[in-house]
Amino acid sequence: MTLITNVSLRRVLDSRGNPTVEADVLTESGGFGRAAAPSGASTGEYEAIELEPSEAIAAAREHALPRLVGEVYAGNQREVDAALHAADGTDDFSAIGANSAVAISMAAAKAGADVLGAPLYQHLGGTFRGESFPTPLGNVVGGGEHAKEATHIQEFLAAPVGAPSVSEAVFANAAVHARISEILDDRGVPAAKGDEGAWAPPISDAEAFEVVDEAVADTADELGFEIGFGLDMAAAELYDADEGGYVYGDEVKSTAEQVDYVAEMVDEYDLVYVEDPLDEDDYEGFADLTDRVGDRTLICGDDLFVTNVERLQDGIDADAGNSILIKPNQIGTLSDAFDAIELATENGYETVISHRSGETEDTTIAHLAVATDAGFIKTGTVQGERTAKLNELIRIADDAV
Ligand SMILES: C=C(OP(=O)(O)O)C(=O)O
Ligand SMILES: [Mg+2]
Repeated sequence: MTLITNVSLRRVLDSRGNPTVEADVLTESGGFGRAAAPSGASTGEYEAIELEPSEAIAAAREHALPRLVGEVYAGNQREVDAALHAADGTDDFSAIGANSAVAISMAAAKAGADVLGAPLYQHLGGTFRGESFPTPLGNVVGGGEHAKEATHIQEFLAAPVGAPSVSEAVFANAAVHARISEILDDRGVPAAKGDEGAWAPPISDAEAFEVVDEAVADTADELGFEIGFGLDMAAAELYDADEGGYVYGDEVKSTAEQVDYVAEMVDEYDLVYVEDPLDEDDYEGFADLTDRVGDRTLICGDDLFVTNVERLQDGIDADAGNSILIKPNQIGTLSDAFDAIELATENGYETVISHRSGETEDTTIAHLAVATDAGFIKTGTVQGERTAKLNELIRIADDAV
């Protein structure tokens, strides 16, 4: 039986050293699931609300636990997530906190899988899920909100699209990361690391394009399969309406200049992926850029869509972007994330399952990506809280074939 018999909530550390919410879910027959909420730094304006962890825990204990314990089956994810929504009563989880909600939602899924004796990806995706595995997008150079005094563009992402297996793709990204260190060394550039473990060198975006391009080409030559690269521009963080556009240090680009710039970079570097190239309110700019380069690259909405079906539907109606980033904590439950994935897939949008810049050892997103046949997963390259997911992907691939 998967009836939930206990939910414990506690504060644990995330990778930035901040507190976050961890949930344990127990079931009648001894099923157990544990999960923790991640946390963003370049958060979208339209995300579900993360409360201060102690407040989120207190609110969830008061409002959510009575609707879950002895009431709901952990194996019925829709029922668990409906109970969380009912307990919250708002449309953005501002009452119990999206951090409490997502931790409980994911922990319940794991408890449901535990009772079945099935791996989480199989519980979520079913026995007849597809055979494919996601390509990992590996953050190798970054700045923006994730590292001070580094690039304006938040993430330069290795994309081993030609890798014959998940394992080879994961190791390819690590090899690109290592090659970048050598190239920066040769150029005499010192580099610390940003929040996600990417190199955070004090170089211009133009130089970062050169460095990543060289590292990707060298690694592809060495490994013998195609490795491209992509970007998360996190442009909502660059956009300043008072300044009249996108602020790159002393330079400000208008929206039209930003679209031109991104389109030029797509062609110059054969970019396979560009996330958030424009502000989170600019559906029109996304549509314009998608019209120009969407036949040869993915234009992905993160802050634009925030894993929200209504915002995604607006994007579909406007032909804005051709892919969506899926972050369960942006919307609060796994059921809501599944709804966004389903709507995206029905409309030909590629799905990219993603970590946050503040993470824990939790591996749920690796299972979510496999369960839903996502084309990509973005979960860093090196550093423990990132390798937790990448190593889990390798284990899943090992187990599933
Ligand atoms: C992972 C990201 O960063 P954050 O978690 O800070 O939003 C992102 O913007 O895609
Ligand atoms: Mg992003």
